[in-house]
Amino acid sequence: MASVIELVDTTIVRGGQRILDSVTWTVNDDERWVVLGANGAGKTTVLQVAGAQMHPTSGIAGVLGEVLGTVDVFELQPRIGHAGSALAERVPRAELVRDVVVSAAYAVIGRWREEYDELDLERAVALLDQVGIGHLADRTFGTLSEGERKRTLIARALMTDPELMLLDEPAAGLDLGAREDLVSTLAGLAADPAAPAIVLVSHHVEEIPPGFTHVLMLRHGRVVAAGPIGSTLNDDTLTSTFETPLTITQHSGRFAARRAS
Ligand SMILES: Nc1ncnc2c1ncn2[C@@H]1O[C@H](COP(=O)(O)OP(=O)(O)OP(=O)(O)O)[C@@H](O)[C@H]1O
Repeated sequence: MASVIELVDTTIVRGGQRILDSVTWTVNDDERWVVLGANGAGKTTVLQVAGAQMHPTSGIAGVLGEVLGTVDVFELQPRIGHAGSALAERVPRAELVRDVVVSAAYAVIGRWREEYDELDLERAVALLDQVGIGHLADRTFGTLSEGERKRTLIARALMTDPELMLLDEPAAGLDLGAREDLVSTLAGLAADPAAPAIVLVSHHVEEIPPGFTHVLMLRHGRVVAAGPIGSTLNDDTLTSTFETPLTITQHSGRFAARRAS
C-alpha cells in the first residue's frame, strides 16, 4: 500500500480568502474516496491540488510520490485520469466515441491522425465495454446522452492506465436512470482490484457508489471529518458539513439523506 495523495497542512489563498485551510489528507492506492461538501466548500480546489493543477500557498502537497513545487507537473499529470464537465465541453461533437477514448493515449482531444495503433483501439473499445457503452463506440460524441458522455469520459480517463482517477461531480445533471447507471458503473470500477485509486467529488450521498471506502467532508475549506465511510459518515458529520440538520440512512450499500425532523 502506497500513498497517492498526501496533503499536510495544505492551504490555498485566493482573493485574500483561505479557500483550503490547513487540509491534511492521505489517500492510499487501494482506496476509493468521496469528497462531500456544500457549494463553495473547496471540493474542486482539493481535486485541483490532487491533480497537480494547483500548488498550495502553504503546507505540503504530495501527489504520486512527488512533492508539488519540486517536480515537473507535465510529467506528473499524464499519470492522473480526469473526468469532469470541463473536459466534456472541449470534445468535438463530431468525434467518434472510440476516438474520444483512444486519443487519450496520445494526450490530445480530437482525432489528429488517421491511424491509431490497433492495440490502442482494442483497449479503447474494451474500456467502453467496461463502462457499459461498448455498443456506442462508432457513434459520434455529439449524439450521446449526458450519461453516455460521462461514461465515455470515464473510459477516456482510464485509457492511459492512470495511478489516480479524479471524478468531479460525474452524476451532475443526470436523470435518475442515468445516475443509477453511472453509480453501477462506478461501483464496478471500485470493485476492480486493477482500478486506480479513485477520488469522486459530490454534493449528494445518494451518488456514493457501493464499494467506495472513504469519505472526506469539507466545510469552508476545512476538513470536518475524513476516514472510512462506515465510521465517518453519520448524522453529526453530515449536519456539520452542510450546516443544516440532516439524518442519513444506509441500505444495501447505498446512502440517503434528508432533513432531520
Ligand atoms: N480564483 C479565486 N479567487 C477567489 N475565490 C476563489 C477562486 N477560486 C475559487 N474561489 C472560491 O473558493 C471557494 C471554493 O471553491 P470550489 O470551487 O473549490 O468549491 P466547491 O466545493 O467545488 O463548490 P461547488 O460545489 O459549488 O462546485 C468558493 O467560495 C470559490 O468562490
